[in-house]
Amino acid sequence: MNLSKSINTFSKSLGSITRPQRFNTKTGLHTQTPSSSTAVAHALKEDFARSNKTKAIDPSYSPYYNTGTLLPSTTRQKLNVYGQIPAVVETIEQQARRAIKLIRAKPTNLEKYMFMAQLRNNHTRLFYNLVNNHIEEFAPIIYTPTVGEACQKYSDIYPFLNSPGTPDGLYITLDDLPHLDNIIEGYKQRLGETPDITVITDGSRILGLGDLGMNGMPISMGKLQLYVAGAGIDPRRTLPIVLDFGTNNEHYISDEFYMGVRRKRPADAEFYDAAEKVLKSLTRAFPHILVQFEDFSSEHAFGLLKKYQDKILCFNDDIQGTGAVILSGLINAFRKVEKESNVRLRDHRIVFYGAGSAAIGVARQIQEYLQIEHGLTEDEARKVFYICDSKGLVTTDRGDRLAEHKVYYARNDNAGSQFRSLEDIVDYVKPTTLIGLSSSKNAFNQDVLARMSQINHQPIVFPLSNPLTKAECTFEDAMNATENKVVFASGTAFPAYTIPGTDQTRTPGQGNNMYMFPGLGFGAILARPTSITNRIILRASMALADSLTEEERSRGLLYPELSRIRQVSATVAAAVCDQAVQDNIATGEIKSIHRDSFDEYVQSRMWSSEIGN
Ligand SMILES: NC(=O)C1=CN([C@@H]2O[C@H](COP(=O)(O)OP(=O)(O)OC[C@H]3O[C@@H](n4cnc5c(N)ncnc54)[C@H](OP(=O)(O)O)[C@@H]3O)[C@@H](O)[C@H]2O)C=CC1
Ligand SMILES: CC(=O)C(=O)O
Ligand SMILES: [Mg+2]
Repeated sequence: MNLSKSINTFSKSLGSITRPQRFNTKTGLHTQTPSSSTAVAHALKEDFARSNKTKAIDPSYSPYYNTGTLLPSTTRQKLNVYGQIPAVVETIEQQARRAIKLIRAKPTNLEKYMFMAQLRNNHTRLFYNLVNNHIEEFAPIIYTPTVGEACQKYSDIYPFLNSPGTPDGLYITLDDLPHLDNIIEGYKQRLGETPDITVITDGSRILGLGDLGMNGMPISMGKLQLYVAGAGIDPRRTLPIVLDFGTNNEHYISDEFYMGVRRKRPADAEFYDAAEKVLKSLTRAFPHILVQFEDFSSEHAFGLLKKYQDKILCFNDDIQGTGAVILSGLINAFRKVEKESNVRLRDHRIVFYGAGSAAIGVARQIQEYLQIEHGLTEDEARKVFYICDSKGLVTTDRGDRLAEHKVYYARNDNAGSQFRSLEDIVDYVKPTTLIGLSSSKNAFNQDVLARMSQINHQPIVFPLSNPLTKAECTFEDAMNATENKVVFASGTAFPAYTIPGTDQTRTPGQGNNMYMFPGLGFGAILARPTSITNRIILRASMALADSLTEEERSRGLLYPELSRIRQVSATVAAAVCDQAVQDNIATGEIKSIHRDSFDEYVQSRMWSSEIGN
């Protein structure tokens, strides 16, 4: 089929269209007036005109354009697919109802994940229609916890997920380094789009599951799917990348089905040199691309951020995204306990169980908030934190050589005493707040939780490790051990809990960076600041905290309802734009928009799964 000829003929035959659109503040979705056959045909014309620009996509094979039984008869003829699809013409609502019925009948979450992955590759618009309209049901499938299992088994399930029509993203090995420009150019040609954003992992610390090597790819894919669902980034402009540089996971190296490179991970010098080559090629091909570093082992997470944060448009999700999202939940938790239990902000003592990229990122973010927004001195703010790693409380005189990122928070006021167990640390510190970022299941046992409850009228407990199998405690355990007084958020969502013998139900918070990175990233794409500064991230965090409605606040929620994610991401993105403009570092289109219209502008730039976008 002569693609550009057929597109041109088709475009000409349909003339121009207008497409009434409305932003639904409840679901955060753009909705359209019901699609008649003509409206669908007209909207498809827009899509084809768009694909004409790229010349790379045959619409009859594209999962964006060939929407199967949605196609009106005239379009089927124009696409040369008439007679190859059942005669019925359906609406997307019908297709969605059928898909939901099939998905709900799947016996395991992994099977649901596989179904969704296939759907995304075959009918991308239906996939995002489902995810957006049922985000509470599907986020745990395409993201944590199920994505963790999908990563662990990625090499086993890979052949049954992907379709030749849709590239997954890029798998880059060390051997590919001399040919990177060609590889990236090949992808660009194939995709026919310029990516706005890439999520890059090397699979070395996937959630709390450790080194999964190339099998970490679904994390990059899942994060980008949430960028689309959560913030309306065009899925065709997203680029998942896994740096398949090797793995130290012996299980995979000896697994006959493992699809990654079977070698040990390179030493630091080779790693940084390879990462540099990848980033150079990427930014040469796509000068404005936003880079999100994801799930690198902590040394490399800090190393890459330090090296690139002022050089390219980038951020590290585990350090900065997590820092911002957890600060936001804590701002709401601190407000709650101040109001209900008279605990002043400067009187908080925070124990971190875990001292990796996430814990240090969160501590830094809270510290910045205390200093900038509440006038604490650096020393006063730093003293709020007690950091624990696998050897106990991190102190200056513990006798071991501390990793660079732990040194700043090492305590020197322990008078020579060392504290190994969490029980001892809680007794010593008497914390108001306990944060788990250690990937240690059940580390917050009944004893620890009960002590928190004795010390505090309202203990703040955030077991944030992912996936569920790594959470430091469950919501139910925390409620039971604290006489239901706990102020709680977890990394992976726990179900609501009904207090026995009552009709009172409490909904736990989900302190997961999924509330932050979509809005932060989208704002950065629109504002294109010269770098993503600490001020931008702090502003994004406070915008998320303030996005709670009065009704959500009255129910004791720390984070907004997930069903409002698009609305919330728009608020966060607008705050990012505003800060970048205020600080005079915005270089993107936002500069030409009036400040009062940032919110509206952000919403108008969101992609929706409706045909024509
Ligand atoms: N909710 C969210 O949005 C996010 C959650 N996370 C989750 O946080 C967890 C940690 O991530 P990250 O910081 O990047 O990982 P790292 O591997 O960088 O850090 C893990 C830390 O936990 C410590 N640790 C391990 N075992 C124990 C133990 N038994 N007792 C005390 N400390 C222990 C390690 O100690 P040592 O230094 O001695 O090895 C290390 O400091 C993961 O489960 C991840 O999924 C991460 C990002 C976002
Ligand atoms: C949520 C996330 O980024 C993590 O667990 O690593
Ligand atoms: Mg992560």
